[in-house]
Amino acid sequence: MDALTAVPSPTNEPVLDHASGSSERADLERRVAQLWNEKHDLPHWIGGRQVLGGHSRTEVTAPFEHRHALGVLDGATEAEARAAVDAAKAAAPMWRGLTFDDRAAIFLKAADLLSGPWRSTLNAATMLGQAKTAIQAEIDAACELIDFWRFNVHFARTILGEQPMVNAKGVWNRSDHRPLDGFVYAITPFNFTAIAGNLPTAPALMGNTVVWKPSPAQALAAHFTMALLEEAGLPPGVINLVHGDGVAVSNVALADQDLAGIHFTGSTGTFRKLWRAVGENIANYRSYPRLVGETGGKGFILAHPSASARVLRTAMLRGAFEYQGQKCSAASRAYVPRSIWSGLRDDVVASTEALTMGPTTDFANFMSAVIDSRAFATHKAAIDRAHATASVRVLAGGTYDDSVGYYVRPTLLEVADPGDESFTTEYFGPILAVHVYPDDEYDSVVRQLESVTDYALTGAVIAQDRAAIARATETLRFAAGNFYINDKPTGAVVGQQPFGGSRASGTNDKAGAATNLLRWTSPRSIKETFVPPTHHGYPHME
Ligand SMILES: NC(=O)c1ccc[n+]([C@@H]2O[C@H](COP(=O)([O-])OP(=O)(O)OC[C@H]3O[C@@H](n4cnc5c(N)ncnc54)[C@H](O)[C@@H]3O)[C@@H](O)[C@H]2O)c1
Ligand SMILES: N[C@@H](CCC=O)C(=O)O
Repeated sequence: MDALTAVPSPTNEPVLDHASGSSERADLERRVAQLWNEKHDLPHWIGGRQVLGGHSRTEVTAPFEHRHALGVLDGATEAEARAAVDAAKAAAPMWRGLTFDDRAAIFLKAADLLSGPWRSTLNAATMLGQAKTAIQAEIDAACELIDFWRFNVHFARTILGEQPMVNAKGVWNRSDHRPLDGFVYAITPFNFTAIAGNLPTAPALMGNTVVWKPSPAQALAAHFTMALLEEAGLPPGVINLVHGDGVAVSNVALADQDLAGIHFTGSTGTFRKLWRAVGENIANYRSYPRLVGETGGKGFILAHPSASARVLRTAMLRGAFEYQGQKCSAASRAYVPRSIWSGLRDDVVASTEALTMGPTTDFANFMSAVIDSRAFATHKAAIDRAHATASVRVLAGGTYDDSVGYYVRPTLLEVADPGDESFTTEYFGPILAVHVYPDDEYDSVVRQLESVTDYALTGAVIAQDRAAIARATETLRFAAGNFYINDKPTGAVVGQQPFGGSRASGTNDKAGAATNLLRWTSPRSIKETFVPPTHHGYPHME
């Protein structure tokens, strides 16, 4: 158990703008050029050793130039998965035996390393491996991950300080915030280096050891995240990274009796598969595994006739097309009153067509390629369907080209039927469906959009009329875990807008908040009686 020291008060890491001529721009350009010309081996990290199994070597390529290899990863077999699980179990007594301060210091140091000497490396790896522009990499790989590490320490200390309010006379009650009784399996998505870094480290901060399976498409930045954590002093075996598609790792990890939790972010389909596998094996675990999963979304923008057209336009363009629409929070459906759309449509169409798209090595681009051939095929099919559907008009974009990179032009659809698949299906790409409604039907539009899709992650209302804002806020209470008023539905900041949704969008444990960290503890209540009774009878018996 830990002494109660104070931890540094967290503040959000300032976003560097990488303007031309700035020193951070020079650093980043240099690091981008270096990583572009290197080809890294991306080994597993098991028990502190970098392991190259050599079973199925897969090239990690730049999405905007898919013939250019940035690294080679080694897909884990069940042998590596077994070794990772065993290493996590072996390291557990040492790790939970450290004081909280010792664990916290490692992640605070990691945050400072990332804020300083490691910033350009993680940003550059994210720009090249995941095709993020400089600003999108900076808010993710640098700022959000630094914030996760600093704010988690603050929230964890608060949790550990939580003790029973009442001690009866002669009694001392204590809460021992134990880690879980087993290992945690962290499975992370391609789209955020910060999420990939947070999912294994949040349970580790609370004293758990972890098997981490990153997305193959995020493997380059994941590799440097492990190297950074090692430099920060993370002991061997606390986080064991295994690469690959995850099937072999799940075969081992989900079948192990000591699986104590899954920390997942990714698609709804994958999370449901994992949950099902845990359910089928439930009688074989020593404890009930904690299942935390943040999953898919179908973010909305709802405009009221009182909305500012300029605010709406910016929310649509940034919300839908930044990072190629590959944020779970992205705006992928918009509801716009006819009176506003008639004056705004040409501007939105022209602005969409003007968005610059190309390699992230060219800092002038607003967006780049989608992540891989599977994503490209999904968007191609959605665009082809839109072209072929009478009730859908393709207003902007609607083209794609994968000859060099997986490029999909930002696409704006005007859709007559608000129940169309473009309002219900997560494409996870740069496709925004717009439904134009008669101004006097605002309230029925709000009711329809509330439950048209299974997802409930993000949403925004754009309006000046306070009563309209209030009605949307109330009616859409369960339609979004992150709800924005007069802003885009993306860009949640740790410590400011804890992030997560419900329904098919996840367990809503809110990454980077105390609610998430609580899932990685299993409190023990200790009652100590100073002068215990020595007679078993009661006064009424005498
Ligand atoms: N709600 C949120 O906070 C949030 C944040 C980011 C992304 N997302 C969602 O993530 C999705 C995009 O990410 P993605 O394409 O990487 O998702 P995905 O579900 O395809 O993959 C997520 C991770 O699961 C792994 N995986 C797949 N099958 C597995 C198995 N059987 N065993 C172990 N691991 C397995 C993948 O390799 C990857 O590491 C979108 O649906 C997006 O909305 C949600
Ligand atoms: N937290 C990010 C979304 C993460 C999902 O991809 C945002 O708010 O835009």
